[in-house]
Amino acid sequence: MTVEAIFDVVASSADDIRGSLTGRRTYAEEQNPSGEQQLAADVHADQLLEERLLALDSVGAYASEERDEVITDGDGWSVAVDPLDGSSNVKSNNAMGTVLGVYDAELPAPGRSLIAAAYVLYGPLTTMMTAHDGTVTEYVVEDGERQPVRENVTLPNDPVVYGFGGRVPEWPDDFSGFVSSVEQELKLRYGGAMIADVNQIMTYGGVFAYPALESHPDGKLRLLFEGAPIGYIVETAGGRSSDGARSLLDVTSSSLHQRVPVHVGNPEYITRLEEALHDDS
Ligand SMILES: O=P(O)(O)OC[C@H]1O[C@](O)(COP(=O)(O)O)[C@@H](O)[C@@H]1O
Ligand SMILES: [Mg+2]
Ligand SMILES: [Mg+2]
Repeated sequence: MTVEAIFDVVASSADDIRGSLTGRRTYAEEQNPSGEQQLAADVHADQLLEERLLALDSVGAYASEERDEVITDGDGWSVAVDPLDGSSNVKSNNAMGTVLGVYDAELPAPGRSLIAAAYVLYGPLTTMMTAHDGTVTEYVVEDGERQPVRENVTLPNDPVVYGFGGRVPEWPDDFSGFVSSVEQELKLRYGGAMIADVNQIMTYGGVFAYPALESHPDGKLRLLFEGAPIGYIVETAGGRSSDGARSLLDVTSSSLHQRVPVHVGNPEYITRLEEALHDDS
């Protein structure tokens, strides 16, 4: 029973997911449980990963952003997947990802029960970042195989970039104040796919956020499929994650599709962010 077998399945599915995008850039009939319209590409990637991950003895449950309920199949870890992250980018042919968390618990579960997490980035190259046993590794994925290109990945000490989601007028004032200071120091990089935007931080250092919005106090991203796995990866790489007050791994998980404000990056930026959000003076 190894986590590496799960990573292998995801790597070997990456080419299939990427290859299936042609012809699947249209909307499907259904909405996902978060009320967003699904693309045919979302539905296809979800079905493919469900079949292949549940076929592993080590995986006893599969949950995804694209389906209402957890699918169970015997004993084993629970894998929570965002099959295509940033899928609105498929229409404009920009970067997207796949992200997953491996929980040693029944879902919904807190991020502290994660034993591993990973993402695939469909960019000019297909790359994969895995976090497990206190180590983050970056791979290039070709022909279904992953070859390591960076071992023991840590966030660079000299941060360079930032990317923040949501409409600017919707940002709460205290978050806008934080942004004003960040803008003086870092360069903007925002592409509308969390995985691609976080990978900028993993490569150059800095801070990514999809914050609480005036109209959506819990933000947009989902805790089990996006927030906790990405928090686990960034924290394993020496960074910090926060919902504004605590690590994303410490957020209470009460429902499968719950949303959470997401802030990840170099520790000094997340500390500054938390101070800005809790400064009542
Ligand atoms: O279009 P917006 O509001 O900037 O939202 C972008 C965010 O939404 C997402 O696309 C949500 O993920 P899905 O595409 O998996 O629903 C994130 O990847 C991204 O950070
Ligand atoms: Mg997503
Ligand atoms: Mg998605």
